[in-house]
Amino acid sequence: MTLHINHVTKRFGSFTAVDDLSLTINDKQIFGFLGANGAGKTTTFRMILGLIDQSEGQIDWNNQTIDYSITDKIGYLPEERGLYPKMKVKEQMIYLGRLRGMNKQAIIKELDYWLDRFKIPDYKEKKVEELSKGNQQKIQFISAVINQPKLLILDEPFSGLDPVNVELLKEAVIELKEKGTTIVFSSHQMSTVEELCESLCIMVKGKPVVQGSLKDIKRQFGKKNLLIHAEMDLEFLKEMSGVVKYAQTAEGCRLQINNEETSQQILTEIVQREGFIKRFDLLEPSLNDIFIEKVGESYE
Ligand SMILES: Nc1ncnc2c1ncn2[C@@H]1O[C@H](COP(=O)(O)OP(=O)(O)OP(=O)(O)O)[C@@H](O)[C@H]1O
Repeated sequence: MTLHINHVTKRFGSFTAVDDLSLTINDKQIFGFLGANGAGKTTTFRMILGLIDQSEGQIDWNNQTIDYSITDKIGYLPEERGLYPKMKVKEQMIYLGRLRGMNKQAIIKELDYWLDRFKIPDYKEKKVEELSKGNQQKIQFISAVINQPKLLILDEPFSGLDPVNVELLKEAVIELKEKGTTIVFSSHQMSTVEELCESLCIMVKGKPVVQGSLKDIKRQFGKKNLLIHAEMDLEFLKEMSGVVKYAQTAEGCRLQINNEETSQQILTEIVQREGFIKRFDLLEPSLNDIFIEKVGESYE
């Protein structure tokens, strides 16, 4: 059940929100959709779901266009959350589940399971407006997965959640993937994307500027990070060739370097200066580094 996005463009009048986007999202994986504000993520989700039409190109899932005939296999957490504040959680879920062709018994079974998982079993009979923002978000998430979707689209699912709830939601997403759901989600939290996604795409002004597996993206980026804690003044590293960025942090001196050879040169230099090294870690670039460089370029 692969999701194919093939040369898709979306124009609103003369403005191009998504510009010739092509992506293949494989079965049973978690795919991260990243980009600055206004990059075109939500617009792409709406096109995938058939909520708006693309101006050009084609989108299909399992070789068919997504339309009302397969809503029972799709889950969607929209960016603009939309629960009925006056309705009780249980009534709301029955209503939304019925719209997806589920029977009442199956809805309640799923609801009980998820309320337990999210540690809010007592909220079934509460009105949505009585819940905190984070708990409302959990209910909204449950409404997206109540029908055990095969394809789940989550628009910024972690925004506004505290760290404990972020963990609960992450575990839920991993569990759904393990049970066979393909998950596409957008987020501005790079560390979460890094933890969850096998593959991702970074959008800039409607165009994908980076895409592929996280491993390949990091390898292709080339630059590495170096964390050094040494009993000596390391300021001289700022001027060394191959050092792209230099910062003093609580952990030590954090550098971005061009390649691994630079780390050898730095090590030799410190030893020659008779510095006492407590820590010398060569690290993969973080997704945050990659995002800042790729998206930052577009602001220049
Ligand atoms: N219905 C619309 N009419 C006109 N312009 C629109 C419409 N929907 C979106 N846009 C524009 O398209 C661009 C992409 O918007 P979109 O919501 O897809 O971005 P996004 O990547 O989801 O951003 P964010 O991270 O802020 O949620 C924006 O410039 C937005 O103003």
